[in-house]
Amino acid sequence: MATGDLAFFARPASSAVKIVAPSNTHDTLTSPKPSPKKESAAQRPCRNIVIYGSCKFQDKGCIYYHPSRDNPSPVPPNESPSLSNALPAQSVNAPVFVPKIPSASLTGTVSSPPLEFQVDHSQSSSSSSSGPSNYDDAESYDPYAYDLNGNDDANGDSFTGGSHGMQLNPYDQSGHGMLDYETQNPMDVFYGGQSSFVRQQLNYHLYSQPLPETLQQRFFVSDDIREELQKRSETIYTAPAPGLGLPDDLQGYHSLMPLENTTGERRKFGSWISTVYRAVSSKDGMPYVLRRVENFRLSSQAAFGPIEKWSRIRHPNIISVREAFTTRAFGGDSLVVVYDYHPNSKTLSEAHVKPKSSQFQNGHNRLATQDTRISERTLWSYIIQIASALKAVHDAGLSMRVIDASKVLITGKNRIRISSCGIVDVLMHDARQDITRLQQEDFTMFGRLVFSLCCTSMGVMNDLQKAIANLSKGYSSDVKSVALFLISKATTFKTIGQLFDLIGSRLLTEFNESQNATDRLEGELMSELENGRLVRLLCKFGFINERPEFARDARWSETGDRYIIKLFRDYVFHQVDEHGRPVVNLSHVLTCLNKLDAGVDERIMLISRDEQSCLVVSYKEVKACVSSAFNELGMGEMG
Ligand SMILES: Nc1ncnc2c1ncn2[C@@H]1O[C@H](COP(=O)(O)OP(=O)(O)OP(=O)(O)O)[C@@H](O)[C@H]1O
Repeated sequence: MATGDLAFFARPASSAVKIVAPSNTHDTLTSPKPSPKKESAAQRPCRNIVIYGSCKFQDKGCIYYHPSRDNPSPVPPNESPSLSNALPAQSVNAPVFVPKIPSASLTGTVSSPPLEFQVDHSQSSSSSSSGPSNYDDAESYDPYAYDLNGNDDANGDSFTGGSHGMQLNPYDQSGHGMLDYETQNPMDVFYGGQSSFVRQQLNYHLYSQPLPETLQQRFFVSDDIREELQKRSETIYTAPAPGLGLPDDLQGYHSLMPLENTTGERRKFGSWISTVYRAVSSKDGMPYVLRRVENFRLSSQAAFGPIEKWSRIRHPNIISVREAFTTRAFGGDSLVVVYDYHPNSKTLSEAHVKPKSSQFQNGHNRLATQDTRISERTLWSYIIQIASALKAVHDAGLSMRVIDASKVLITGKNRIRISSCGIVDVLMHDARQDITRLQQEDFTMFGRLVFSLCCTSMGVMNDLQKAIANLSKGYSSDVKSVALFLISKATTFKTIGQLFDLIGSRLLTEFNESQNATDRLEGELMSELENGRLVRLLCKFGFINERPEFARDARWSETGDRYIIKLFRDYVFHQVDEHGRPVVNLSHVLTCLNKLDAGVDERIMLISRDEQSCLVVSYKEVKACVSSAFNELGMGEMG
């Protein structure tokens, strides 16, 4: 055993264990009392306690280790080190358990808590997040209580690293207290390429306090958002049904799947028959929407001119146009225009205008019709979004040409996008119409759409007086003014600016709502950010734990630093309660992993599987063990 390397001392199995704080006068650690009954796992006391890492206190009755570079021999007087009771057999001989703790943490002062505790399995095996409760009392970690001047803080947080006023990084594995990007480990991809950047101590890495269980869902994105995103992802990867007879490859797009019914009555796009497919691009692997117009023969290549203009428009309320081509892959001549794909979107017509399917209510055979009426707030949001899209298009010298409930898609919560842009420009290229007149028609189509949405009927414009009466019943006079402005046959040309004058203060409400939505989403994103870190930690555990062999050593994963990792894994995942039932407590797992990731000084007691040995170890030390073992694997891979 190399002197100075070893961090463990254990009393012989028979000796009573006592751990006392220096200033404390009463011994509180009980010797294991002979019990006539067979003790349960949770009651049986450990025979050996090994303190791993640094402690300031010294007492004859203690088993301790005080690593110091000045005094490399950790052997206390009259104490014979023995690992045999604490560690697996192989580790006795091997120079193992070398704590690869950053030198900063070795030399920095650690204010140890009064080490006064009873070896009490019922406490350590409870679902409490941080080992023996006495520790909790004495050393409750306060992430905000650190000293910016680098002095030792009240919590004994050695991150501040002594008196240099230099902030140490909890992620530092290099020993000099700063992030060492040269020796970064291969999982820490986020730290790459910033070698000149010195990060200050990041106490906010300790984002997880021991939380009440009710808060545990804050670690995850909220249920409704997760459900929606998962559904979208599932939709993207649904495979097309076999036997549709669609082309295998269509000018670099494959896996075609129709997004609408292709049998029975064919859907029309104006006077053309069109079908919408989802397909995957061979270039970037992303899904796109292909709108195919059947029996269309291109008269001249110039008809694709507008498509180029459309493909330059990027607007949050317009479905982006990517490209257009003609093909004979479906049999006859077809025009195909490619758009961005927004999974699980619905047309306004599907969401608000078409009659909803009737439902049975409360198990009775009573039919109930769903109320499809749009709230005024939602209606204003739709009006503003369409107006905004219209402005971008008119400003680009184009006209929308189709503003219809069946061509405006709801792609997210209250979020609409206009689809099928540019296609009419290609289809009607030969007609050569005046753009100003076409832009005026956009206003009229927009007005009709507002009436259809207010009255939840497509044919509402057949009787304008009735439509106006219906609209007035359900909506404010401001909505009526906007709708009438849009459909009016003005003697002078209408402009999009006039429309925005009418919309006025509603814009501010929409703007505020949109910022609130961004804030909410950022909040959700924050919780996932934490999970990413935990996944990286779990991956490291996966690489290390139970590895059958490494460097021709079949016991690699069970010995040395890895033994601590194994016991830590047991501490996190395999605890049982006083009745021997598994503790399945996500809060405990998340808290432990977050503390490990932050590398806090808080100590926990790890108990060997035979329950004969305890190891007192800090999260910081476990973190060093994980990094060292993982780096070893990384080196092995390179070698
Ligand atoms: N860019 C897109 N991303 C995702 N889905 C889309 C996209 N464009 C269209 N869809 C979906 O394809 C389906 C068919 O679209 P289409 O525009 O033909 O609507 P429709 O209701 O069938 O209209 P029509 O009555 O004019 O045929 C709709 O359910 C629509 O949600």
